[in-house]
Amino acid sequence: MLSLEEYDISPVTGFLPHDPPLRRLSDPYFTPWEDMMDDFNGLLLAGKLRAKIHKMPMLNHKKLNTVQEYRRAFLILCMLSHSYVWGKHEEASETLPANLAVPWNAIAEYLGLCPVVCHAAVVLWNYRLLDSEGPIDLGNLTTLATYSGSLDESWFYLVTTAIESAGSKCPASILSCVNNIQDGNYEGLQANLTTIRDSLADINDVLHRMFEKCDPYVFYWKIRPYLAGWENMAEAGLPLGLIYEGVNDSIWSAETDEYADISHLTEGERLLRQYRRYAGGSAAQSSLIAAFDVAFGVEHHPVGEKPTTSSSSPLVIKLDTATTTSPSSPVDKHDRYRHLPSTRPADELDHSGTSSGATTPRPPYKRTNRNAFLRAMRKYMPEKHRDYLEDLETAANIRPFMMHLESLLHTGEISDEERDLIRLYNDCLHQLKLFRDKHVQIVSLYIVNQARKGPNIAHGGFAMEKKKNETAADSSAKTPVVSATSSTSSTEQQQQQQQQQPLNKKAAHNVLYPQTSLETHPGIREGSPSAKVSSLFPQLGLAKHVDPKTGVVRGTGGTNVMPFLKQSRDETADMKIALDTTGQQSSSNSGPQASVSKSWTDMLLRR
Ligand code: HEM
Repeated sequence: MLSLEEYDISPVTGFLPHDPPLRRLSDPYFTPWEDMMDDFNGLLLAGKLRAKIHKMPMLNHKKLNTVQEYRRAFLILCMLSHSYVWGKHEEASETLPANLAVPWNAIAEYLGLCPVVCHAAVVLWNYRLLDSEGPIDLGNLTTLATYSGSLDESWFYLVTTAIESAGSKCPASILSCVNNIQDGNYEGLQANLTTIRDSLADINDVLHRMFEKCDPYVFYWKIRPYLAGWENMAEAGLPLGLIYEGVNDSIWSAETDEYADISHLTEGERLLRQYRRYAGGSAAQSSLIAAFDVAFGVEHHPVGEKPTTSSSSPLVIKLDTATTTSPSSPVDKHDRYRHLPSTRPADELDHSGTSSGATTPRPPYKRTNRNAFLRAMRKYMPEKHRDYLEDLETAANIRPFMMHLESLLHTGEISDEERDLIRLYNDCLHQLKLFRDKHVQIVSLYIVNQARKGPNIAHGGFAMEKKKNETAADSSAKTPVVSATSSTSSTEQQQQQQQQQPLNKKAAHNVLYPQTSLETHPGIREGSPSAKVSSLFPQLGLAKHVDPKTGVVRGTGGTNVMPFLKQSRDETADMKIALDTTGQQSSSNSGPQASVSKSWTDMLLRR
């Protein structure tokens, strides 16, 4: 592997930048952006943000000089662009104007990111130290920017920043582990694993503090909506993603590395080529947590699958994910944890709609991470951090080494020191599993419960103003949409709603933020660019899928996320190595019989 610095990782601050992020772009050329940031929350609240953005000049990103400036500019454009798209009490915009889209796209390219908000922008590059000499911890941190202007949002980011700080020694310790295993340096390895285990314990302490100052209601209804991207967002009126005006107006060929003439393309084809679909910001894009998985060889599989090596031919066991739909169900297409649409909808014309969102060249080694969603998250990590993970995949030797020690354990040739190393490895996995336990609890409280309960006020802060010509019948049809979302989603209530509200274009537009609703609308607004594109290219298959049983297009709000997160947690625990050798195998990868293993130690380890 390269040195830490070459991966843009600091031995002191880890994936956080070595020096705190810039608070402003000092070059007066960028004053229009910084001025927008000064008034950002106020403009959004006053409903003036979009108009003001339309008046902003197109700035040239090449005037940015340092990587720190690029990062600051990226954060500004994440703030402005997501607020522009989602608005406040406004209909989502399907188009991002060129004065945001063009520089954002170029700056993202420079940083090796996608032009969409990501963990790096709001967590790694969005903090300030209150006491510049003090530590990067929750007692000394504040944010540079938030969408909602709330302390809850600051806390949400800062807890995650503090987690990155608590784990800051780990990227270096992981590299040392690899080297110490190569050199047979047990003492060094023991020290590294101890550092990682203790850091993980600190990380868990910080994660637990999320509850202190981030209210789940505020998170779900006021913060999360702005972090959404434009993948699987048909209900928000973005079935094809977002139009990045002025971006990639030409066709680039990988073979010739040249831009081809596009004058032969029709207007519709050119429009289609400007759409991009990107996932939104999520701590699933944290390179730190991903690094633990890679280092310890945690195997992540497609949701609902658990391979076994117990038979001569590899088998895949379907896990009992009671709340998930069967893979053949049309609803499954909207499950972002299983199905990844292509980033460029235009590609679907050539690939007959096959998923290319997570496609990366086949690596020369066996990936431990076969979960498409988790892998796709890597393209939202800064390029050099992604490189660290990719290189670590080839270099990681901790798990193979532990498997070797396990075989010594079985033959009785293991030394006490080696036994301690297995114990430490298990302790690290245990802490990572505890992290995922706590995280599952958080998601259940901050997302699933909130979606079930519904907003305190009917629109949850994301209603669109009632249209003047709306009839009383229309508005009464709206209310059940809200209550069906917010209640315990009783099928009876939904059916009633379906009777009251026939599935026609007169049905109320989605008045809630899309990730919170059970939707009955195809999500293509009359007269919108996507309506035009979908009529020109019916092969894109934008027709809605209605579940014949419930009559709704899909239920989000947590139904898909929990099986994914619980599986990820269980996969972590599955990697522990059973130290009791009385007829035991490794708890890892040993097929179904391992899961019915009955020893007390094994039971403890599994917990
Ligand atoms: C209010 C707090 C949080 C909520 C509501 C939340 C929610 C979620 C959700 C919904 C996912 C599924 C992926 C997605 O749809 O984006 C996810 C995944 C993930 N989150 Fe969080 N998250 C929270 C805090 C954190 C923090 C502080 C971290 C620390 C870095 C974190 C790390 C992860 C990771 C690593 C994943 C990928 C799944 C895995 O590795 O098991 N999350 N989170």
